Amino acid sequence: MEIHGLTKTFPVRQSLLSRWRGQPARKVQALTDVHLSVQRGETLGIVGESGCGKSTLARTLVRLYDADSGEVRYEQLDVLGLRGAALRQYNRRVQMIFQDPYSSLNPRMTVGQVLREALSVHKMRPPEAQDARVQELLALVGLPPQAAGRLPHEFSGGQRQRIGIARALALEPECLIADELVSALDVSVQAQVVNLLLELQERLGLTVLFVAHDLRLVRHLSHRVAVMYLGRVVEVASTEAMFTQPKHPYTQALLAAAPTLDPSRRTAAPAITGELPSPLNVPSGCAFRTRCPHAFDRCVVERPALRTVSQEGGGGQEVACHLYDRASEPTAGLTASLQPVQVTP
Ligand SMILES: Nc1ncnc2c1ncn2[C@@H]1O[C@H](COP(=O)(O)OP(=O)(O)OP(=O)(O)O)[C@@H](O)[C@H]1O
Repeated sequence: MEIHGLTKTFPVRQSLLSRWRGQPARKVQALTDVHLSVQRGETLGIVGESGCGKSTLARTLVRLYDADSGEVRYEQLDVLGLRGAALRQYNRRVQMIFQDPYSSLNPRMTVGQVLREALSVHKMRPPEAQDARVQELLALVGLPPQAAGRLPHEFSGGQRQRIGIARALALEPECLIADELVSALDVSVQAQVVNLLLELQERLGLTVLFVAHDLRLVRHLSHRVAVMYLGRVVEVASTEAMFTQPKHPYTQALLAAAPTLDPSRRTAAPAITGELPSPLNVPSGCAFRTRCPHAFDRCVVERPALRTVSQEGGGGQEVACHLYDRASEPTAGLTASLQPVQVTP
């Protein structure tokens, strides 16, 4: 999947007074000029603080939201232009799994009925072959055969998440987009569901976009990681590079803020300070400049583009930061603070 210049805004409801005053409608800038590529069979983790646009990106990729502009290519398909049967076919190939599958499971349908319905609607199996496929799917996600006859409320959170995964797999997708898949579960159950996803990804050759704010899970599961800040991708790298040699000051701060019990793994980078700016009022230039310990004058006026700064690991390491642009000429007095901070994983 190739994503180019993806931008998405949400209109903010105006008060009667501001409409009467003729004030222009305001917009939440949820995604700004996002560039990203996902290779077939890889797991790409997407991380960032709450409100940075991770869910909006996931939902826009499966066309739950319409993008304002940009391009998404999946194989040969122009995803944003798909309509009707072509869109339904794409949604079968690229499936989203949500944090709370319970809300999307009909409480009066047994798990077997839920899975058979998925198989029927998309004509994945003839009726006589559906029971066998239901059993295959249950086995695939580690649920017992008897689960087919039970109702969703009879299962724990982790088991429901397995049902949600089974329902997605019923349609034989090529790509799964998992939005905060396990954040509502207990830590011990989180590990089980994440390990299941890892196993399925390897066994079925799935491409996975794993949206999460838990860096440990992302590190465990992903081949590459994209870091988002206020609707922009600020760094993309192999998991190894991201966690051992993070380049963007925001990534460094994000990793520094992640809790660790091991003193040898604590980082030298300053933890992130200050409030996340409102997406209604994104800072000019680099969106991170208001919290960045290295910001200089160019950061105020020019939005840094994502560029490759190192070829190591998979698709190389890309960073959107003027510190890594040779053409930048930072103010002399600040030069001393421009050495990227080394972070010990
Ligand atoms: N349907 C919507 N209508 C209006 N604004 C929205 C809508 N969905 C998201 N937003 C806004 O877009 C921005 C990005 O939100 P999004 O949910 O994508 O972030 P996120 O990184 O997934 O956050 P979280 O981890 O809390 O889910 C936020 O400012 C949010 O308030």
